[in-house]
Amino acid sequence: MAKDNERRDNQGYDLFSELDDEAGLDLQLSLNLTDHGLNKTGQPIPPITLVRGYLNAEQQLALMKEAQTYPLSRPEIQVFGQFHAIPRQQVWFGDLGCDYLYSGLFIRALPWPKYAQKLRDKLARDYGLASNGVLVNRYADGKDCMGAHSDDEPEIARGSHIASISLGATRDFVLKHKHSQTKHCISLHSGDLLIMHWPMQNDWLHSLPKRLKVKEPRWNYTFRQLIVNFHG
Ligand SMILES: O=C(O)CCC(=O)C(=O)O
Ligand SMILES: [Fe+2]
Repeated sequence: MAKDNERRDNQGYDLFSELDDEAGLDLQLSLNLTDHGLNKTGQPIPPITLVRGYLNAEQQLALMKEAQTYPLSRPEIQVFGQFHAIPRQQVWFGDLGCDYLYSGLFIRALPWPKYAQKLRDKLARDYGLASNGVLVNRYADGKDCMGAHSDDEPEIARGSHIASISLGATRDFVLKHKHSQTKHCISLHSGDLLIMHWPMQNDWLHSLPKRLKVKEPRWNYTFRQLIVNFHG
C-alpha cells in the first residue's frame, strides 16, 4: 500500500488534497464541546472539538513512514534543579523565525518535511486552522508519556487554536480543569484530530499518562501558531 501511495503521489495525485468523504465528516463534532461554559450539572466543559478518523489509512501511512526519518531527540529538562531526559522523543518543525522556547529549552525550527507540511495545509483548508510550527512527539510505548501542562508559552499567538493529530497506538488523553476537580479522559486513535480551542490553555491542563499495557509506538503532531520572530 505504501508503494502505491508513492506511485500515485509521484504522478501528481495529492494524498492530502481534500477532506475525505469517508473520513471525519459524519463523525465530525461527535464530541463537540466548543461551548466552554458549564454543563447541566454545573461542571466546566473544555473548548475542544474531536474529529474521529480525520486522516484516512493512506494519509496515516504516508505520515508514519515520513516520521521514521525525523531527527528526533530526547532532550534533558530541569525539574526542581535536577536534569531529566524527557520520557518521549520530539522534534520541532516551523517557518523561519518560529523558534520555540518549550520547558526551558530553546528549539530552533527545522524546515517542514513534505507530509507534515501537507497536513498543515489541509488543516488550514478544512478548518481554517493556521499554524507556523508543529511539535512532533514520539512515544515508543506506554512507558513514554507527557505530564500535565498547558500550552501557554508567551510566543503562542493570542486567539490561536492548537490542532493535535494522533498516529499509531491508541492512548488516553486527560484534560483536568485548573480550578475544579473536573477531569475528562478521551481515547485518541490513529487518524483522530483534536482541536484545542482558544482559550482552553488558560483553564485546563492536559496530559498523556503512562499506559503500561501499550506496547506500540504513537506519534502526535501539535500544530501551533507562534508570533514570528518572538525570539529575535
Ligand atoms: O501527545 C499528545 O497527545 C499531547 C501532546 C502535547 O500535549 C504537546 O505536545 O504539548
Ligand atoms: Fe500540550
